[in-house]
Amino acid sequence: MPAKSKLRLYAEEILRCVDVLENDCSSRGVAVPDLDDPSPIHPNNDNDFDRNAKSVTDALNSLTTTGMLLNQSISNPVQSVRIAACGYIVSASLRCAAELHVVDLLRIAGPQGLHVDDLAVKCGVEPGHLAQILHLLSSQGIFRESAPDVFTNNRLSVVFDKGLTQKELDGKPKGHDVLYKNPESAACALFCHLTDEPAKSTSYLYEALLESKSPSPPTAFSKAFNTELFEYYELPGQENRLRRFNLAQEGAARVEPEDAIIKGFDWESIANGGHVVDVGGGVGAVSLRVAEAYPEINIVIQDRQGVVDDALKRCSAINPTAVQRGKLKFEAHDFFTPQPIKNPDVFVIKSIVHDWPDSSCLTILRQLREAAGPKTRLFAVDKIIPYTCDTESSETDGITFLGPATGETKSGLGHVLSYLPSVLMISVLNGQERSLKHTVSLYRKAGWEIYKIYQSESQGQFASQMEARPIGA
Ligand SMILES: C[S@@+](CC[C@H](N)C(=O)[O-])C[C@H]1O[C@@H](n2cnc3c(N)ncnc32)[C@H](O)[C@@H]1O
Repeated sequence: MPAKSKLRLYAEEILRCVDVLENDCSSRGVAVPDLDDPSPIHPNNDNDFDRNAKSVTDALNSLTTTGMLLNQSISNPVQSVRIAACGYIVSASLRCAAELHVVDLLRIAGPQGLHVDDLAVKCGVEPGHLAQILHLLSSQGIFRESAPDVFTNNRLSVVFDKGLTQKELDGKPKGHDVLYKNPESAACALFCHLTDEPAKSTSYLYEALLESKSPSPPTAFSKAFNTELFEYYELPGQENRLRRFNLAQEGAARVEPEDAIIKGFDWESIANGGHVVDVGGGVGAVSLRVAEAYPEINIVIQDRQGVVDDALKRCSAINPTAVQRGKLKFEAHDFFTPQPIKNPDVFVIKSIVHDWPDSSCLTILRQLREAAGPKTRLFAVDKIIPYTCDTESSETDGITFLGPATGETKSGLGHVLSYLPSVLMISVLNGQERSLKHTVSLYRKAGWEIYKIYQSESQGQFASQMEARPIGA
């Protein structure tokens, strides 16, 4: 019998995974998710796969890899690369749809959707152009063209919903307080951010890369904006962008498994009045979750002045009790300078190390090491990115792995979300996501030994929760 072609093997694997997913849904009495369905994913998970079940995540991960392999194997190579080369056009189109509140307008219009001529009047733009933008997005499964030039929301487009009412839309909202007042709009803040400043920066990635070996390499961001990212947000007129960036961090946290922050660290051990410093804590993506689960823990969020002002507002709205009781405090602090809080139980750094080049990370981590007591632990949350080939891990000596993907070292092939943020970080700040080996060695150089890692999954799409202790304490 002739050997099976790779194409057939891919197709068989796809069918095997589909069996797993259908069985998951039928065993829970849930309909198999449908791309045309515009309902957001329900909190009780009754219109989605059970993404907490290992068999389901394994099937989803394999489908992602195999689907990519099948698609790329059958495509005309020139067309395939051409599509990749034009990714920025999809990004720019998404920004148009998001900024023009197309999703909100389609939700208000109801299931029959809207003809693009009517939509364009509401958006105040040229209908022919808007039609082409929505055709492109619909061709990628974002929006559905239910009849020629009539568009409706679908499972993907609703993640851009800001939850605005017709009255709010009539007021042509521009301010952050109206645009992102609904908690669910954090995801939209993330997408509007990604398609704006980072998109403009990455256009200059090549030019910046050419200078990447110079003593002080420029960022692609600085080539696009003539200043650096965090300085830009403090310029007059950029208040809404700063607040959107802050909220985008919450949007990014929401993409991750809901309970990862809580399960990823033994908060119970400091539940009775322990002290936590959330360094570069933004508007509270970690702290708010910890404060909610463990109300007696004392938390200080440190960040730049403009950000802690925003954090105070947001945290006071979400958990006023914690703020009033002084359990959640806010402090302006530059993490490149000596840490004023000595010997806390825990320093938290989420999505900080990935922002910076190694030399800057060493400064940040050493400042924390200097301030640490012998029992202080560092809770570091960042992606650990895999290779795109299979690996035998020899990088894990002395590290205990916990969580659903314990100890897995799977290839990230097809899992583009593992790698996009890394190139994004290079573009905006000369940072990057790091492999396990790189991460362990970086922390070690700064005096921290990583000894525990909680992994929600192994393809690097989600952040890992790492625990480190001071070396030589
Ligand atoms: C990627 S965000 C992460 C925020 C937060 N940890 C989270 O995960 O939501 C990086 C944070 O670092 C803060 N930051 C940047 N430079 C800083 C500095 N020199 N000192 C303190 N915080 C800084 C930014 O304002 C921002 O809130």
